[in-house]
Amino acid sequence: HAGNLVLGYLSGVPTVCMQGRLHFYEGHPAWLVTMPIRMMKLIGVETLIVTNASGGLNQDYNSGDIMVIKDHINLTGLTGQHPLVGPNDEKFGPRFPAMTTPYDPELRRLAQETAKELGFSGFMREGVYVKVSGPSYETPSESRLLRKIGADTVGMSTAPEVVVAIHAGMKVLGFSMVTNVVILKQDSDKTPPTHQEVMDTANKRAKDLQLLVKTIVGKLASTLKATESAATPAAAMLHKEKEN
Ligand SMILES: O=P(O)(O)O[C@H]1O[C@H](CO)[C@@H](O)[C@H]1O
Ligand code: HPA
Repeated sequence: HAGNLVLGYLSGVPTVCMQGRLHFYEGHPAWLVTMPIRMMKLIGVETLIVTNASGGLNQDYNSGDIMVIKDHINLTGLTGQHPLVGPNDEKFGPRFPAMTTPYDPELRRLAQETAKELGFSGFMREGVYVKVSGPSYETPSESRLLRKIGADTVGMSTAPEVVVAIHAGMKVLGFSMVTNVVILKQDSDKTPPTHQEVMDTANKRAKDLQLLVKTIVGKLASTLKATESAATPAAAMLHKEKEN
């Protein structure tokens, strides 16, 4: 994980990009792992596009597939390592935020439409991500458990950041790249996962995911511009009324 914070423009939109993230398994508490999200909120970020590498629990998935996250299971949050534990800062959001629709349906639709236009349909999926603590990869029995509770991919990040973003009123789009297909059978002769495999697969597919994100941000930029020009006359009118 490079650990860089890059500020610039992506498809003409002011963008903050984290090259790498903090993880609980590195020894950081959940509130610190998600602190960059609040920093982004404070400097005006409205939409969070989050990506991760994951294991494919859904055995129809292939290494290199990109899953649009439609929901998550914040397993570590459910069991006590929740990023919003502690005094609630009302500046960001309410004490008990709803998590009914964490991944924006309109952004998900835009992502699938854009992927289709780019010819990516063959490796696009949509499913549920489960967040575990790590750093060990799962045993086959643990993996079967995660599959049974409804997850399609498993990883050690993302859900805490998304919870904090939703709490702060941000819109979220998430992509989970399947870097290894998870072994569900005991005593399998399949090769166990390694972080090298995870990075190699992620690097092979990185250009496609970058193009997808860049194109989506470009489309969002034109929507924003359309809204701005539509909003300007209304704002000007209001101003005039006040003058009169
Ligand atoms: O979720 P990201 O950080 O993308 O990476 C995934 O890959 C690493 C394990 O190989 C873990 O960090 C896991 O969470
Ligand atoms: N399990 C958990 N996290 C992961 C995996 C996995 O198989 N692959 C990439 N991140």
